[in-house]
Amino acid sequence: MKIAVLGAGSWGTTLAVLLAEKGFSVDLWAHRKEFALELDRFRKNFRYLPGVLFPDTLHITGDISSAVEDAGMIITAVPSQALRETLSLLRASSLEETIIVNVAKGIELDTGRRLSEVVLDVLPAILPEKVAVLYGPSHAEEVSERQPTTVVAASSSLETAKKVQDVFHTSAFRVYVNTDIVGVEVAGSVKNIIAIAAGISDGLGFGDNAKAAIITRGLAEMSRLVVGLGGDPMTVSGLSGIGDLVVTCLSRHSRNRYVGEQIGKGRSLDDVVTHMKMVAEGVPTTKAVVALSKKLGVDMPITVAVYEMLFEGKPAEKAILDLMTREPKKELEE
Ligand SMILES: NC(=O)C1=CN([C@@H]2O[C@H](COP(=O)(O)OP(=O)(O)OC[C@H]3O[C@@H](n4cnc5c(N)ncnc54)[C@H](O)[C@@H]3O)[C@@H](O)[C@H]2O)C=CC1
Ligand SMILES: O=C(CO)COP(=O)(O)O
Repeated sequence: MKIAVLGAGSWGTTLAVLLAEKGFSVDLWAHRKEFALELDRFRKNFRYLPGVLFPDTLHITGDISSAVEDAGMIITAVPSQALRETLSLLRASSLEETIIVNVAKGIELDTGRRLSEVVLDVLPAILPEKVAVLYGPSHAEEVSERQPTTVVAASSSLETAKKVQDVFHTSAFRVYVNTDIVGVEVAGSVKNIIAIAAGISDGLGFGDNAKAAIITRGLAEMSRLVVGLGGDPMTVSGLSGIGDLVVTCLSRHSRNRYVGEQIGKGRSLDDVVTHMKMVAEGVPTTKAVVALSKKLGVDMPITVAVYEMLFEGKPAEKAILDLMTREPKKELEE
């Protein structure tokens, strides 16, 4: 089977190499033509994944139509806010039999939609059962070194989720399946916001107690949003929930934790983001989730605090004090 990977950042490149090394014929599409030429010339992604050589079965292209032509599976690995624009370059009618697997994490800012909903919006000829996501604790830097990693393939169709599992599974990249695509997507998106909060705590010089509090109470607000959007609360105890939350809040590789750390040290969001070459999805997702939670009446105090620090200039010390001095609560909700 031919597979198209759309997006040649660190994650798209890592997955394209993994699949090509498994023997699939893979087309990796980069949205800038000059970048596609550079990748093909050096057979390496110097910008996003310098240590990894491309196998011969990996083809690089700057032409999205040729990338998806005859592909049995399309992996979308562009930043969440560029997904709609990227998919709109495709002709929906030729993709009815294709499985689309989104690996970007986030919620669309303008619509509040999950990314699998964006896929169905832009490509109405595709059935919901043909859409999947692949989420979980998986930093590209470690996956590309074949370090043990576990992820979850989620689709409303178990058959589709199992196909994605078959395609990606290796002895170092273990793929589980889940049919709760709502829960997996919401959990995998909210974890980036909580990771910014964890980074802020690091930047302020707080220790392990504060980090554990952010992870645990972050999980509580993640669960409330999952339930509010119709997902299964059990999903948050899985790889896309607690799994990805732990890795992103603790990892030195995490871009979201890094953004938070810099904010905690007193830098402005603009300054941090303009000096980063990689995407931090928690930033737009914070805006999208605050709007969603207000609409649904879901209480998400850490997320709101991150919003106030990122977009309203609230000093981090004041935000933490406000969180700590909220009215006392029961730990578990009815
Ligand atoms: N890097 C990682 O370890 C992981 C990343 N992800 C997710 O994968 C998605 C992609 O992330 P990375 O590969 O890390 O990004 P990256 O920051 O390494 O690279 C971003 C890529 O998106 C491209 N891009 C930027 N604007 C674009 C546009 N308007 N249209 C098309 N492409 C555009 C850039 O050229 C670049 O190739 C994100 O949603 C991220 O959360 C998920 C799991 C692991
Ligand atoms: O989703 C990820 C790991 O599972 C990547 O997280 P960062 O974008 O914060 O690096």
